[in-house]
Amino acid sequence: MSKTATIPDQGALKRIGAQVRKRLEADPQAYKVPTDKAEIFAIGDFFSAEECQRLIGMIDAVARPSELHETAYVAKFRTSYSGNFDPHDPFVKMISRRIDDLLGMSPAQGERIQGQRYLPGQEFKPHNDWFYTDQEYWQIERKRGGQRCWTAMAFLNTVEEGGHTHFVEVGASIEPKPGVLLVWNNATPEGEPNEGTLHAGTPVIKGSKYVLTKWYRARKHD
Ligand SMILES: O=C(O)CCC(=O)C(=O)O
Ligand SMILES: [Fe+2]
Repeated sequence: MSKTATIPDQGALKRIGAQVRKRLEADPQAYKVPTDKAEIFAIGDFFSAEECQRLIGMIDAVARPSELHETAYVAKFRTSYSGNFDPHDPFVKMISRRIDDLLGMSPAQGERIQGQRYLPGQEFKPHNDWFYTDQEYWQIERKRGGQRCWTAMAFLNTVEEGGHTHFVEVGASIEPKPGVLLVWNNATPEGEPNEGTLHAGTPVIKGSKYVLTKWYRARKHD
């Protein structure tokens, strides 16, 4: 068997990578982080101050300790509180659509938007958002949309100290600024999971940190 045949969803990851890259590179609002290790873009003022406030309130309503509803795999890395937004809520739908439109992604490929709140001492240790296809959980994920292609993550507030998003391999540490949306390709241009996307939510030292995350799949996600 050839090497490429063993990488799940490689063709789709390569195609989606190229489409989204083209769209973002043509978008004057999207700033590309200068690195050749990963495709990371930042969009300032993607959400208004009012939208950020409303989203923060929604996170406070849904956030629970991660380990209550997540796999042990994720719980090991994350000490923040998290929860999924109601996908039928009209405000959530509007927010979701805006992110879909920015990337040109089909809503069918998006996972539910997840909110997270970090208090002092809480963090998300270095991890990749793409799935490890040699792990048991992959047998479930491959049947419900497959590999993750792009991640969209928004900062909703200013953190007094700490709580950066640190791309470890790239060497970029991004300070939370309310309304800023970060988007990155979890795959390489060749459609392979990109080790260069390794990232962490560094510990909050002072204050609190609120973010939302939307992950997209290579195929339709149910
Ligand atoms: O909170 C952060 O800065 C990172 C969050 C993250 O990595 C994720 O939600 O996948
Ligand atoms: Fe992540």
